[in-house]
Amino acid sequence: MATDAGNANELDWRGEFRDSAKEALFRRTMQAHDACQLRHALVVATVLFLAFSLTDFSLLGSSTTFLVLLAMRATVAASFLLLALAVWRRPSLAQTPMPINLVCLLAVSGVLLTIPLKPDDLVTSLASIVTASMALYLFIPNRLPWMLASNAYLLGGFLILVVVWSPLPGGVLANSLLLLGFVNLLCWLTVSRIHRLQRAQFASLLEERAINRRLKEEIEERNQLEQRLRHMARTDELTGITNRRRFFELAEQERRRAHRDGTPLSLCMVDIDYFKAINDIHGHAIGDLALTVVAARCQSVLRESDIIGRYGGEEFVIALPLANLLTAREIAERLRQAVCRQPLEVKGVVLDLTVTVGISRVDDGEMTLDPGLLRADRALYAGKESGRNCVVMTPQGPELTLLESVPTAVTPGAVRATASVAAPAAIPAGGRLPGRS
Ligand SMILES: Nc1nc2c(ncn2[C@@H]2O[C@H](COP(=O)(O)OP(=O)(O)OP(=O)(O)O)[C@@H](O)[C@H]2O)c(=O)[nH]1
Repeated sequence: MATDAGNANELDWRGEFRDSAKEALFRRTMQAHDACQLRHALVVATVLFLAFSLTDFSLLGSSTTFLVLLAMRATVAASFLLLALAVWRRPSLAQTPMPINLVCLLAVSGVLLTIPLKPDDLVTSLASIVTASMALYLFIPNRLPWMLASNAYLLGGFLILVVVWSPLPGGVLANSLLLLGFVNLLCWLTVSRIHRLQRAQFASLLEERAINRRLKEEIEERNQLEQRLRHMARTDELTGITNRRRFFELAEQERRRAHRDGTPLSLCMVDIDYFKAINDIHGHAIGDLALTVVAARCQSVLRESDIIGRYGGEEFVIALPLANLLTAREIAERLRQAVCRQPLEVKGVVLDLTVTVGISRVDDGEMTLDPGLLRADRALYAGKESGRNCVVMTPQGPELTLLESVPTAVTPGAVRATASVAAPAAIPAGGRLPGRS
């Protein structure tokens, strides 16, 4: 993969990014580093500049020339310290050309001043020029054009001052210029290489960050997708309640808990009455809506711990943990009433929705839900047979006696026990079909 870092065309002759926004970002990132480097360079330069006063004194004694040199060194050292202090307080100054280059100009002028003041000590002056040149390239964090400009001033100044104040034999002058030229070339190449390496590293860092960001987004997307898929795998798309598979997972857990703790678990099968007629007369869209409304109304009467699922078609199944048949009957009756209490009005159609509910209790010895579901289904069937819109249960176990005392009139809306249900009642001829326009 071709990386930005490996793209040499990204950098200009100064070793800076062609893209100004990227270069600005790089410089901002480097600001603290540059400020620290500049402060250290200025403190070291101050010490060096002042230290040379000792050699000046040993050469010149307390002469006027020494005092002039001392004043120059003190001024330059003071400007160094002032800039170091300013950069310490405002690190952004380390990347502001004006103060840095003014101080460089002053320092270079000071170094050049040593030539006319100590014309006999040309070796030291030459060494100072070389050191100053290297410092301008390597110690002061500056941009390449400014480095070249201050070095041009240093070289040009040296040449003029040597010619005027301390004429040298042609060969010595040529050697000195060659040495200075070589130092300049070497430092220029070194600085260019450092600039390029720093930016290549920065480009890699940016690229790595972008990859990490993309990776994070991808992980986030995958997590969301996984959550959506998990939700879809557990939920009935139309009604939003638990689907059949998930219902059985949860209800089976409850069955095991009930078995372990010896607590009751009841099951309800809920079936919408005359649902085929709703579909046939008003269309599937309204049928779907009726399904959704019935599911929501059923859910509204249940507790958090109850589990409702879509069993298939227009049939729902409910598991009621900790509910014996008596409690289940109360809940189912509440549910039946919640469904039929209010007609469903949609697009000018008024639908009377009713459900028939079959109830059973899971027996202690039953190791699956199937027998209980079968009994609830049978109870439901009996309810349908006996006129619909009712709650029917299969009495069993200790509740049998209690249930037998429940009134068993075969009228829609009543609660019945299958034990007492008469022969299946036929749907009244021209019977009450849901829906009136
Ligand atoms: N709109 C819609 N209809 C469905 C869906 N699933 C099943 N059905 C329909 O539900 C109807 C069930 O009809 P039946 O089983 O005959 O029962 P019914 O008309 O409700 O009669 P009873 O249950 O005896 O009162 C069928 O017409 C199915 O096509 C569904 O997701 N959406």
